[in-house]
Amino acid sequence: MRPTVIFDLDGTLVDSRLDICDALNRLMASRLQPSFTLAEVTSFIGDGVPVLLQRAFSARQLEQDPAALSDFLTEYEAKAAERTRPFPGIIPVLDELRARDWQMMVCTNKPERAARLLLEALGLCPYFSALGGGDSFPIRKPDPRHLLLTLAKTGTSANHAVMVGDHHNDVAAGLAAGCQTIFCRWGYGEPSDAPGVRIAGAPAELPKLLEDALAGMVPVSSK
Ligand SMILES: O=C(O)COP(=O)(O)O
Ligand SMILES: [Mg+2]
Repeated sequence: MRPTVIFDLDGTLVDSRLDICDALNRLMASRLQPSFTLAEVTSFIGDGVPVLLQRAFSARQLEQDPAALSDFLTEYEAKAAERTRPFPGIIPVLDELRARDWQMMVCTNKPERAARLLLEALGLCPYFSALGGGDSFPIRKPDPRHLLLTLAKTGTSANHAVMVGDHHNDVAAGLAAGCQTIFCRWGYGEPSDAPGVRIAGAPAELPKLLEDALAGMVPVSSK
């Protein structure tokens, strides 16, 4: 079985903060509410759009109206790749992993349609053999089944997979799923000190860390 890496999307592969911030502020403006700063919006990201909106509305001491989720997604999907770009150094890493025959997947708490639109707009789709979005299944990260169900799309088992993400939800899901797990320091999350987690300071460190993680797995031939 090919070694597999499951990437988180926001804060790991792409810096998406500006477009999320802009979409949220357009939604807030439509509700006659003042804008949030980029730092505030960044602190709302990580648990999917429904939770982002809960955090935003409760920060304004407002009840969330029933149209908020679909209005946000309309705003976001229209301009998801306006200012969002892969983090510097990510594309060379994806090219190197592809050349080394790693299978690559994305497991994100961003809703699947928005994630797919973004990956398409940035030309990233061809790298990935599966995508599990925040609304693809009844559960999402930190629930490990989000990773397991994404892996299952290609019949891959967790003991051939490494989870790479920037948020404690990624680390929790990776460890609970039985995957080798790498935390990325360039993203939006708080640093992880969970035992057994490898830490990447920059994308260029990923190929070596992934090879180390692979060496830490039970040999593929004996599984
Ligand atoms: O949509 C979010 O809140 C976070 O998305 P991510 O899982 O790709 O980081
Ligand atoms: Mg993330």
